[in-house]
Amino acid sequence: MTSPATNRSFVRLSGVGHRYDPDPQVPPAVTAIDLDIRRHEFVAVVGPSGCGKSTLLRMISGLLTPSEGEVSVFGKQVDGPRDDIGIVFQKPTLLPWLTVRKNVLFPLKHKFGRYSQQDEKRADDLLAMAGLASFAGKMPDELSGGMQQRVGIVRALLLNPDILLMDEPFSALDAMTREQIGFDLLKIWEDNPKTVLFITHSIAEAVLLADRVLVMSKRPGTILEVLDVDLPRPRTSHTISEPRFGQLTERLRKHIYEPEAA
Ligand SMILES: Nc1ncnc2c1ncn2[C@@H]1O[C@H](COP(=O)(O)OP(=O)(O)OP(=O)(O)O)[C@@H](O)[C@H]1O
Repeated sequence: MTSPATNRSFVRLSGVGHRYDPDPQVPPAVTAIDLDIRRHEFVAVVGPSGCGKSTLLRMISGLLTPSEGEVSVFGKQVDGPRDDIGIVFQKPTLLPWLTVRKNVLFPLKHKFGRYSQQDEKRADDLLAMAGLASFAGKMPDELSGGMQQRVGIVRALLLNPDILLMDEPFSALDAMTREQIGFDLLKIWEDNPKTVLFITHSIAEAVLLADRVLVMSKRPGTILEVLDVDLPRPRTSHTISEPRFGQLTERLRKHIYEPEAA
């Protein structure tokens, strides 16, 4: 039975776990995850490689069925891929033979076989919001890596999903582009509120972007710590030089590298 959703629990995970290998000698990838995510909350997930971050994201997306527990979105159990969830991966995988605008519209074309003038306008509005207005008619290989990733984010937003799941979306980018695109994402999120789950290997990125940061343990992955990020918004490049930013990243570092001492 799924408990009723409140504003505090837009996405709810109750006792969620997954094992890829049915052999009971092999530990599950993820186990005993209890989590409530509020509507329009920005939650980041950090943890060692292989701790099950992507597995967690795939269970929320409905692409993977948990082998224990239950995931629900707004009080309804997730039992398959949902239309109200947008996903952004590490690489945007744009179709090289389509313009930027057509790439953004591609999910609609794929799903319904067509799109309307209104959809084209929405694509152009979102591209403008992402600073890509003059690139709508260009081909993907005319764009930098950071621009291509922004196109991937715009494409995920086109169907106006309630939830945006992001799996290490900026890890292929250089440090400067990565910081800038983080601020671009925050601007898009502030103008267009979504519930965001954002996986990253960067502690600083997690603190800079999120309302809360989940720290996962090594396999079997479970939640070790939930850190509230009490930094004011809007976050800017000045946020990084605030003492509180340093305290929070330090605390997360301790949890990840010396979990016993934290
Ligand atoms: N399809 C699969 N079949 C079998 N095992 C898998 C499968 N996908 C992931 N695993 C295993 O489950 C564990 C968790 O993987 P997952 O990709 O979720 O971790 P992650 O924290 O996202 O890793 P990384 O930070 O390296 O991307 C790992 O031990 C991985 O080898």
